[in-house]
Amino acid sequence: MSQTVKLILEDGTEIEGTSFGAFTSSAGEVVFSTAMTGYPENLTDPSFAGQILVLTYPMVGNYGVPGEELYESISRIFESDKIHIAGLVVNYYSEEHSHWNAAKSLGDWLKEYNIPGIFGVDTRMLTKILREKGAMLGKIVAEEDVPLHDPNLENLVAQVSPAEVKHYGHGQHKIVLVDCGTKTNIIRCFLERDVELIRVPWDYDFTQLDYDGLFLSNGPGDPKMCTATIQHLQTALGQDKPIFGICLGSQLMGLAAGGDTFKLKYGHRSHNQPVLLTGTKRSFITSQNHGFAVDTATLPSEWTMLFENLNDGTCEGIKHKTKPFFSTQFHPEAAGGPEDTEYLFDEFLTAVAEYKEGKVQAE
Ligand SMILES: NC(=O)CC[C@H](N)C(=O)O
Repeated sequence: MSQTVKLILEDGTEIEGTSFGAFTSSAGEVVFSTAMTGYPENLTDPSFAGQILVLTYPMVGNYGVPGEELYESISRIFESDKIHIAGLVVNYYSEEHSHWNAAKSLGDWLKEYNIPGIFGVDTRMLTKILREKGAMLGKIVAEEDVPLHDPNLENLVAQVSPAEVKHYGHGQHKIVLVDCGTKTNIIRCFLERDVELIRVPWDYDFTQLDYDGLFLSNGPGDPKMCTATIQHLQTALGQDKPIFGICLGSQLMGLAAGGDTFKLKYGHRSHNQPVLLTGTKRSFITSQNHGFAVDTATLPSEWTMLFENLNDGTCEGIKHKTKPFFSTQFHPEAAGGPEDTEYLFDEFLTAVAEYKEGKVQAE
């Protein structure tokens, strides 16, 4: 029996649709993604915490949801251990699904985490509203009304970051991964390489650890909420060990360096965002999911933009001009989307090897 629910935006827009997933009310920041695949990865990406996700691709759910597969306690399938979105808005929801590794329907999966979905929505009309007016607060209302709620006023990273230190792998390069809500595929990318990974909580004082390279993960919300991470990172920037940051990690590097970040009008959430490697004519199509960006103009002189977004000229990564510190605003680990920039993990580990070699020669 289908049940009617409403999507209500803070500008007063009301859109009626049909419930799937949990029949419950939920509020958050309404954002859109034009990605055509990858809802199992997107919904479990902690970066989406607090957000009601609108998918412009018309049919969603037709390949179901895979069953979990763990390898050495790490999921081979999902980007974390649960769904993080606050709600899902689609045009056509396919309860009927078919895929060799499908274990359940998207609706049943959402029900497991009490997450509401609404279908029958003209998501392209809705996306035009969000593009023209900007990402805005909204709510899915089932029976009981709920107040609008801005998740960016919370420290969402503290809510998704693990509580304890975890160790993975036995490679020659010891990498500290500051987990601000990391996607699991970042861990997989490191463990496919010659790395011993030390995964620490967002506010852990990693400066006390012995390591060869530092990695700052993706994560939800406003990067300025991560004051503890920024403080520890400022100490690390005073040293010479290589640092690599992705998405939120890039924003944290910009803030720790003394720059500023700002909120984009509606963000970049898709698998086809073009970026230019600055100083070259080389461009890449990238996977992106961010609502904030580093304001390149505020970076100190020893830093520069490494990648530029070819759609709107915003910062897609930064680097230090003399020290081995660099970042990407986009996602080289993909999951989902194009994997063309995964080579940046190798560039980071090359910098780590060179740093260690230099240290040996200096001794
Ligand atoms: N995927 C991410 O790390 C997102 C970073 C940050 N929360 C933003 O929206 O810009």
